[in-house]
Amino acid sequence: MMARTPLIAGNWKMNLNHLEAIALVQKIAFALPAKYFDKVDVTVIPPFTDIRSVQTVVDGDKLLLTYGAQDLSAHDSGAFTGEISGAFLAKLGCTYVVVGHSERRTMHAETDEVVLAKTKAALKHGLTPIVCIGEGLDIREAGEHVAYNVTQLKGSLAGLSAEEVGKVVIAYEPVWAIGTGRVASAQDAQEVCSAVRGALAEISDDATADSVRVLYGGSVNAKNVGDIVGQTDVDGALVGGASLKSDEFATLSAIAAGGPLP
Ligand SMILES: O=C(CO)COP(=O)(O)O
Repeated sequence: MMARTPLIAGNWKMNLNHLEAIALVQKIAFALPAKYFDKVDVTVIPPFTDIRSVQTVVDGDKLLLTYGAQDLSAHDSGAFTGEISGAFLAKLGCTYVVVGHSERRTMHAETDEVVLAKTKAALKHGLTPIVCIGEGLDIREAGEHVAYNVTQLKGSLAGLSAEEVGKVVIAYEPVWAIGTGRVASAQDAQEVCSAVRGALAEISDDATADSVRVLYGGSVNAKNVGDIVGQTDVDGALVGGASLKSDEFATLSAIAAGGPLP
């Protein structure tokens, strides 16, 4: 099996203005010295309006953490009021862009087709899409979560070449575990992440599937991250609430790196 560097991504959602963003990035960087970055990739995903400020701190202080955006347009430019092009994000030095987060699938009616178009736009502009999938509680209780996630994955990546599949990150985020404090068990995360890897092999090939990072997200914190990233097919976490606290985010990144604690 290929050694996959774990990725800890902090999705700030609609929290923190650009001044607060600068302060948080500086605190995370202070708590997480360079030695950790051989063993874990750490990224922050602030609101669009913070990205230029985050870029300035990361570049100015030569920080090893990266940053990204929470969404992008499927289009490159034009009459799309309120949308943000992947070209703009690339120009700002973004590494990642979250695509198809359940909050966008639910509140903005993003279908797998829309998520696929955004994934393609991200790849076109040299950004790494973090493609989110995840089932609601009704699907989980009906025992249909594995099939549901595989279908969502295949729909969100339909028609991509193996080379393109090799450039994405997948985040499995069960909707019932987001912001609820109700974390999926490490075994629950492994069950779906392993099915995701199997589905990736079907749509590309074994070597590609083996190289893609599959993250878990949903109420991840410093206490539960060790168990979760200890699973064979879980390669990191997409962290919401706990990513807004510098000490906790640094600690959980250090745990994903295999220690020591900062
Ligand atoms: O949605 C999430 C990250 O994208 C998870 O959020 P929480 O960690 O706050 O549950």
